[in-house]
Amino acid sequence: MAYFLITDSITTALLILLVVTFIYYLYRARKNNIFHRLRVPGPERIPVLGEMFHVIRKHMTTHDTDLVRQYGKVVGIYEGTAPALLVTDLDLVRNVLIKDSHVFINRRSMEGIGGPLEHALIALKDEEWKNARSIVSPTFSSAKLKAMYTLMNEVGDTYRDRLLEYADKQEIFNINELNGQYALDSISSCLFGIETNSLKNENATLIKHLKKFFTVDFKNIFLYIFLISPRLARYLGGKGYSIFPSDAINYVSNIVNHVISQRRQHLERRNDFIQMMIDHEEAVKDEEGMTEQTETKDPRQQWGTLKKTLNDKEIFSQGLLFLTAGFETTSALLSFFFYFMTIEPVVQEKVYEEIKQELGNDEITYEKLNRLQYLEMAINETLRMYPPFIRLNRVASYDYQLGDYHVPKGSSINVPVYQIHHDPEYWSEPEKFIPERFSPAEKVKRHPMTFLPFGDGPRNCIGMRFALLEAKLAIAKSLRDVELQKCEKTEVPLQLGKVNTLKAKNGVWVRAVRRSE
Ligand code: HEM
Repeated sequence: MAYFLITDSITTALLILLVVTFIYYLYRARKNNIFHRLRVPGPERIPVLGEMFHVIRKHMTTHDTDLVRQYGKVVGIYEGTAPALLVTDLDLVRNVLIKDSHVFINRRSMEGIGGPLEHALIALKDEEWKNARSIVSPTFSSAKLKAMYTLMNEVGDTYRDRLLEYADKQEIFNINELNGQYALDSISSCLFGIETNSLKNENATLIKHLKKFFTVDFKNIFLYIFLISPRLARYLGGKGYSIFPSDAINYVSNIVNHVISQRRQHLERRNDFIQMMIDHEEAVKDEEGMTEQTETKDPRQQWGTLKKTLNDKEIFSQGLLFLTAGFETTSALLSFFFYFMTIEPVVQEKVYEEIKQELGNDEITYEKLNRLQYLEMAINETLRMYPPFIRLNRVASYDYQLGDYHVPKGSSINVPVYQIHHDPEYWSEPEKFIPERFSPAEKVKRHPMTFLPFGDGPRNCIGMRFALLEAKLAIAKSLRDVELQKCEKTEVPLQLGKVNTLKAKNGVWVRAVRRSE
């Protein structure tokens, strides 16, 4: 009896201690709000979860709009345990992204992610990032995109054929699924050097493994660590832990390593990213050979300490990033675009008329696609309404004066793109789909920071031109042959999923009807 009384008292005491410690921790966390000291307005700090508490409760888009409405154009928030500023003053945004980009060269996202993305642009910092970006950037020049166009065109044909099949079967379908397959096939063929052919229902195992890289798995404990404590995520990343499952890493890296080895031995050639990196490496080696021979004539002609080529691991890392960064974004853009075409049939007709007028029934070439001005306006309006990335992020490498506020080194700055794109101060009737906002005459009237679907400055989206080409090709090929219509399952307005990349929660259901001619 005495024994039970003692253990009971110990348990009760421990419980009380636990509750008191927890309350003390809550109190400390609330008091320990860096923004009180910096005099930045913002909501009370929520311990551990920070603003994730509100993001889970309501959508991040609504949360950002509420924050700006309540606290103004510079707001202090906590992303988990890490303080960050939410900035919507357009001049300050321009300073962060462009004018003072040397201070904000790094991004918080993907820090400490480890695994196969360790060498990818998204995870690299400072000089390492600059170096890798300068090696990879030429892949997205007009000449290189043109070279990839044949590969992209083949995937575009399969996409159109799938739409025609649905039209002939008179079946309603979720176009989001088709767009995912199109983006996956196109990026893996042009940028990753492998053919997934998911539009043709091939390579199920490869696709299953690839999807593990870009599907948010809420059972993944590392995901929460990454969101709540970047410091811990960085530590675990350094210890070899990764957000990605090892079976997927092994399966996909074996395939890509095989492709790289084939190319190095000149057993195969294709106009894709891997080939470009290998051609570039061979050109650098030739050039270095020439430099060595002429070195005695002009000793100032040194290469410096910068790396000029990527090794196999780095090629794999960049290719995998292109896939993860480009898959959901491009497929979301296409799905949102077709959603608007079904609910705005007048706009769809205008897009169709332009395609007919500019392309007729001819082969759709790279040059002809670039002539479709109205289509470009409608794509931009889609990206304004639904920018796939809701926020941009930068980290200050030095102490910085942001307008009236002192920003300590290491602070995170977030730019809420969705909020800016829907701010009635910059866009009249922001909830209406009006492509004409993007006519050249209207565009020059606006502050350049009012439209940021691909970010801006030196760390903007490297795949922007690739993504736009991919989207225009799929749209021109399909809308020339089919009309997309609203069906009984089309959700109006669309419900948005609650993860970081904006997408339609329940898909975009449509009906395809063959155009008669
Ligand atoms: C509609 C499609 C796409 C959208 C809306 C989009 C948007 C973005 C945005 C907003 C960023 C951050 C920019 C910043 O912080 O200023 C970004 C970065 C990036 N995107 Fe895209 N993206 C798209 C497609 C692609 C594609 C197809 C690729 C493949 C090549 C790609 C590769 C990347 C990479 C590698 C980065 C990181 C760049 C760096 O850190 O240097 N994106 N993208």
